[in-house]
Amino acid sequence: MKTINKEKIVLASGSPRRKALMTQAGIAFKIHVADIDESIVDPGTPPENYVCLLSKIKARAVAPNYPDAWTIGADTIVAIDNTILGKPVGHLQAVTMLSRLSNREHSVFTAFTITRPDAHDVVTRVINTRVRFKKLSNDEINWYADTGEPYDKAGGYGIQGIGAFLVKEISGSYTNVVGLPVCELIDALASLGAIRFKETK
Ligand SMILES: Cc1cn([C@H]2C[C@H](O)[C@@H](COP(=O)(O)OP(=O)(O)OP(=O)(O)O)O2)c(=O)[nH]c1=O
Repeated sequence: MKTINKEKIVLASGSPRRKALMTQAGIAFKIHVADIDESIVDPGTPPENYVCLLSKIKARAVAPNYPDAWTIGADTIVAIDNTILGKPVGHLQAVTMLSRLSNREHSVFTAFTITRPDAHDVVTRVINTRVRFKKLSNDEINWYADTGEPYDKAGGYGIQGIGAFLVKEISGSYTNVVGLPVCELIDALASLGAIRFKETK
């Protein structure tokens, strides 16, 4: 596959969705999962600051291992009524989250940080996508929670999977909901000189 790298890139993430989106975008990269405790950030932090902070922490945890590469860290959350919804633990939490999102609009915030060990946080960006759920019946909620899909996903759903049936409307970046805003990420990597669209001889 044709790639657009000019320099080495490391993805500090264990998310299979982020891996798939980066591959789809034609970026060559290595994965090094950031081994961090996400609970170090206060869940009462405003949602945009929360994701920015976690994306920085993930990128910073991995970058020192790769002096000659750009390291990308990212974080995704769902926010409704200024409350952060992370990944549900167990059926009851999944059902509670999905019930809260039913028939309403919420924000999905993804932040990414691109850094190198010889620089401070070079770029941090946060993107907000507005998503409206249809009105869900209890049967639909329970059935979906039982598919197992909600449990490793912010807000308890996956728009790219079975969870597509929950979403009535979306305004903004689709890939941002899945875990990485590809358009903005590519722009940021290009402006740092990490990728290029022109062949160099
Ligand atoms: C809302 C939504 C989230 N998600 C996923 C994207 C992220 O993988 C996950 C949010 O958890 P994150 O903590 O952002 O990421 P992660 O734990 O999966 O991976 P890492 O910290 O190693 O980078 O939710 C979907 O896949 N689809 C969706 O529709």
